[in-house]
Amino acid sequence: NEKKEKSKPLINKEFAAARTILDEMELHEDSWPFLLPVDTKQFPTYKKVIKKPMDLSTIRSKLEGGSYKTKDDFSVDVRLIFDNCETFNEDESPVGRAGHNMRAYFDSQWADLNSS
Ligand SMILES: Cn1cc(C(=O)NCCN2CCCC2)ccc1=O
Repeated sequence: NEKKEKSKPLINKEFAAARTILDEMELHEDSWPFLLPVDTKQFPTYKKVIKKPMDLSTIRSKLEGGSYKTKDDFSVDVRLIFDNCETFNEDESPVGRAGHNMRAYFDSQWADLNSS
């Protein structure tokens, strides 16, 4: 029987696409609340209220460390950042507004990637 050549998943292209979006988000002027884990010494209630903290540096480590099997797994963690932000912050606050802006930016980049 001829050996059935299993095609490699598009994981490399997906990885590159996710990395590019992450690069762009880190450079966005409204990314400052999301670059590092929320400081639970500065915000003592955060750990109690937010069950699954997430931030861009953690996503960077997971992406570079091969923790994401698909680009969609990556997007789940990105959206977690913004959902956590809405839970903990008023919409009309500096961090709350930054979260809405960054979510809109991500959604736009994500749509482009998924239409390409
Ligand atoms: C995501 N998130 C972030 C904050 C926050 O204040 N991050 C900025 C932390 N400083 C920025 C420069 C030095 C440290 C508060 C609540 C929240 O949900």
